[in-house]
Amino acid sequence: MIASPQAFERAAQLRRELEAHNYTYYVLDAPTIPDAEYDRLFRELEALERDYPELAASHSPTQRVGGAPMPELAAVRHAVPMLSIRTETDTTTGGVIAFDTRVRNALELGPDAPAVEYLAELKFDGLAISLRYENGVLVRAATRGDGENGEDVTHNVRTIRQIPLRLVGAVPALIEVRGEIYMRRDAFDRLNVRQMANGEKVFVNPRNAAAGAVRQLDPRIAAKRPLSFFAYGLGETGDWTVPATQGEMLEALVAFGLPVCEHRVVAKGVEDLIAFHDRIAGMRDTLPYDIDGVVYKVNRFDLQRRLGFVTREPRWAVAHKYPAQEEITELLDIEVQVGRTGALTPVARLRPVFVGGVTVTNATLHNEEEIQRKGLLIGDQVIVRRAGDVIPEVVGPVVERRSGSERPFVMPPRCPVCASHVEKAEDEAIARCSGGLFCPAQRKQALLHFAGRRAMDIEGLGDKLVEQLVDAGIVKTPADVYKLGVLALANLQRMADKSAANLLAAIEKSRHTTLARFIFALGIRNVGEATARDLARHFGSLDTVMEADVDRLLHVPDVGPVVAQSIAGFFGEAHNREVIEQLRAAGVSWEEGAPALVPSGLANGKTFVLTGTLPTMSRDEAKALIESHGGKVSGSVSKKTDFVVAGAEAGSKLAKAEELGVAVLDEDGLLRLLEQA
Ligand SMILES: NC(=O)c1ccc[n+]([C@@H]2O[C@H](COP(=O)([O-])OP(=O)(O)OC[C@H]3O[C@@H](n4cnc5c(N)ncnc54)[C@H](O)[C@@H]3O)[C@@H](O)[C@H]2O)c1
Ligand SMILES: [Zn+2]
Repeated sequence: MIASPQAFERAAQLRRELEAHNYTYYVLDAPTIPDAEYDRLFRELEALERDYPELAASHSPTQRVGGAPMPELAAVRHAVPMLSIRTETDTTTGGVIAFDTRVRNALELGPDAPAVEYLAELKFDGLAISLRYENGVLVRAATRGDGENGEDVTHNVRTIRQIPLRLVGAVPALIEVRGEIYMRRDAFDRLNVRQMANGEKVFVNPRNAAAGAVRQLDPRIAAKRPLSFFAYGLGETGDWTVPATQGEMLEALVAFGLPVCEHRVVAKGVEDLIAFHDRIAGMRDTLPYDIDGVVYKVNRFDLQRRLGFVTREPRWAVAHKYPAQEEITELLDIEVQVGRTGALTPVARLRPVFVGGVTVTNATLHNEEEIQRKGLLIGDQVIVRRAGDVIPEVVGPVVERRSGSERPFVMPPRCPVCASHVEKAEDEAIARCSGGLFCPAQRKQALLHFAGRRAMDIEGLGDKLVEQLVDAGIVKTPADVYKLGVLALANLQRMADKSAANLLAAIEKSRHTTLARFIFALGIRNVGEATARDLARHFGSLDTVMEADVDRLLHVPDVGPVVAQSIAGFFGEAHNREVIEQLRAAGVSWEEGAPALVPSGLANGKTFVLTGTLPTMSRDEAKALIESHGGKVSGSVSKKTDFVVAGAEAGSKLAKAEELGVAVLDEDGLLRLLEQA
């Protein structure tokens, strides 16, 4: 076939693109597209070059391994080149059969010849390294580079604890051990958390984090990135008598004190290989590190030598890959979900994509900052990663693929479920719906809280029942609880007559409560039992609490600006007031009192003198308490003293106070003044 101008054009374009990706991947350790996408482009170019041999070029990325070495690192020439491994594009059993057939044909084995023996290993997703040991001592570590010329990274590799600086046992005079440096997933997660906290670059995946660490110029930085290592091959071996097979060679490396992965088997023929592939597929998610497939190698070295190499790959090995753990797809939209506790979580809606063995259609984005940090826009092409058992993650956008029609995400000012105001504390990443009890998304959680022992104390209104009542649409607001009748309960499953009667009695009993319990039951954010009690005591009646603005709320002991804002915000919502009215109309009642006798702030600016021993508080505690209410504590009584607080064995100060007519309080009086009693 004669190549058309279009085929020439396409091949040239693919080469340009692949070169650019090789650079970001191999040199910068910061790829902008997932491997699966790169592999598709690579295969497209391979197919073009196969169909039109006149398109093939020795400078094509299909003919070479890896990328150019970094000029900042010293170059190392590999006497035995470091190659790639052919990936079977047919990832089903067909690929394995094709490989075995190629091997048998090349070795001229007839149909009756016994099965070829292979060593099946894992294909670790890290970066290849060559470790040179002279007389058992590590003298040099080099990256693969372009296969012929690597980079000297000895300074960094020495910081990897798993790599022995000295081999043990009957060590050869010279041996180059080849293997993979990788980063465990847990180490990767910890590293990214740290990077984020320090405002530094977050890594796309463990492979790039590992490659970046190994190719650092500064070994102190490399040392902070926890790396691991598995040996799987050999380079130069000098006069060492190399064992006869890959399997025995790995045993020898183990004896030298090198880490070799335990998941490896001798496999006889296709069936054994497939069994290995399937078994590893089943445990891939639970491995502590990423693998992108398994590797099959002809076990006998003499047969390997007979099979030899093609340009960039040995003929005696093949990689059988698993579904990619990173894929590219479109970020269709970012929606906001409201959780049971009111937390608003942005969720990525994705064009369905098969990644890590499952189809992913959405992924949590956690919070607004996370979206900004990743630089995501709605409409972006994004990289989605799902590795191990973990939930899928949107890693980041493919910026080069933007069309200009992408738009930023904005957190809605109102809850998408109930339209209440959205609140976000300054030091918190999470935005929340302020609707509490009245937000349908929070209904179940809120009802459970409402019925809780320390709130309205409705015995029997537990988890399962709330679930059923809300799901059946019988209870929407807490006021509906008071409309429940035998009939509605009888319709629910698993509700015996007796327990229905008990529940109704408990509901009836809860109608009479206290103001503090009622306020607590409302589930106002930041208002716990103690604050509810303070509010009840301070204001005396619900209406006064509801009318209080932030300034007045700040007068309540222990109520700070955040809490005051929550309370005012809550009662500011019309629907909240409405349900409170419904509850009152349903007969929920409590005794109301006048506001606390001594208005808050009475201690403010006043001068106190402490004398004698107080029954429960130490001097320091009393002082701190007074000061926290704006009062001053002075050492001696004068005309300027407002209060003397006297305990047991008070002496001259008490006498002086009486003489000057200064008010004298005991501990109880002080607490009442400060509204702590
Ligand atoms: N995303 C991008 O922009 C981009 C760019 C370039 C390359 N890539 C990716 O890089 C890969 C191509 O690189 P490659 O040519 O090195 O091929 P490869 O990484 O797929 O396979 C060869 C490598 O496998 C490793 N390996 C792991 N376990 C092994 C074992 N048990 N025995 C022997 N080797 C083992 C070795 O390091 C070896 O160098 C592809 O996955 C490609 O998608 C991605
Ligand atoms: Zn809401």
